Amino acid sequence: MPNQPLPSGLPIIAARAADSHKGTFGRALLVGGSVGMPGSISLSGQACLKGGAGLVTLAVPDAIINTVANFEPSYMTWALPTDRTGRIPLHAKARLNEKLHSSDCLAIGPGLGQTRGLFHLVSHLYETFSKPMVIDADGLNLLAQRDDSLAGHAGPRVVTPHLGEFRRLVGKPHLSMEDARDMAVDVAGNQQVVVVLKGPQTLVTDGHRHWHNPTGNPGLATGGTGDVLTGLITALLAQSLDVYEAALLAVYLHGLAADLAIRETTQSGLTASGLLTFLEEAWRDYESRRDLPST
Ligand SMILES: NC(=O)C1=CN([C@@H]2O[C@H](COP(=O)(O)OP(=O)(O)OC[C@H]3O[C@@H](n4cnc5c(N)ncnc54)[C@H](O)[C@@H]3O)[C@@H](O)[C@H]2O)[C@@H](O)CC1
Ligand SMILES: Nc1ncnc2c1ncn2[C@@H]1O[C@H](COP(=O)(O)OP(=O)(O)O)[C@@H](O)[C@H]1O
Ligand SMILES: [Mg+2]
Repeated sequence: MPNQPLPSGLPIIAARAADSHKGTFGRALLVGGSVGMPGSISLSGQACLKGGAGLVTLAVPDAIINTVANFEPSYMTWALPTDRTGRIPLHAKARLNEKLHSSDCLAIGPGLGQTRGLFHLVSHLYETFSKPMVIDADGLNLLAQRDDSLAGHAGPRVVTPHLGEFRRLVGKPHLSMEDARDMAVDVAGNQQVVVVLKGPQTLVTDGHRHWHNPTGNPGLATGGTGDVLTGLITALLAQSLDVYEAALLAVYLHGLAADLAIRETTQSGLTASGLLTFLEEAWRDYESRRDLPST
């Protein structure tokens, strides 16, 4: 990989200016987690930091906040109430709003769980938050329960379904990956969202453009690697890339980290937390190649 130009079409992030500070790289807010799933939102938060966001805050149910905080000292936490099922209740909206005002972008979904209250909360955020937003995992499963799953959003949106989640979003339980790829382009164009259809050669599309990702390997087929991707996309949104560019570069770096990881470990041995440690190598590879002429 080193000394080969980056693939054409890949967004270029300039080197950091000498006078830059954490505010330069944006404030990201990530909402998720529930009792039994504190790890997923932490993986997203750690990936968001390693993706270069300036300030990262995780809004999680107060029942798991100490666990989440203990995973990583570099992000902040924001306590939301916990309902009887261990999840975020609808009345967390007011507390969340306090934080939304000072956030440049939002991610919601990893480890969230699904309840009626969360359906209304996710729908509300999707329909009212005017800045860039990533919706993943249970956030997608909840949007899938709306009459028109992806309609009526208030700002730039990235949705990151795997095939199972995409089938739910479009209400077609038996859709093949091939047909899902065609449909993802249509859905993205019609609903004016960026769709990241995850799997081997993840598809990124805004309906007009599309990218088949060349990086990644089956070592990624392990719980939590999608949560890492969500954090990485959010980091690039915090750094002001547009939704298509952020999704594309994040998917590329995520797969590249996995490719670099399996040189030192194995596909079977790769874990989501192990993947995090290779994001730095992926950035190093990207930075060493970005000034070469593109193919
Ligand atoms: N450490 C953690 O706390 C983790 C929490 N997770 C959370 O667990 C919740 C459920 O996520 P899941 O993705 O497991 O839920 P899903 O209900 O979407 O996936 C469940 C099943 O769908 C099928 N499936 C998954 N990927 C597929 C694909 N690409 N093509 C076809 N079928 C596929 C598989 O049989 C899988 O077991 C989410 O909130 C998620 O964030 C997961 O991210 C795993 C790690
Ligand atoms: N066989 C594979 N080849 C390449 N990438 C894969 C493969 N299987 C899974 N992935 C990648 O791993 C990630 C899995 O995401 P997801 O299913 O949401 O996991 P989780 O919800 O457990 O975090 C996606 O980025 C997907 O593209
Ligand atoms: Mg997932």
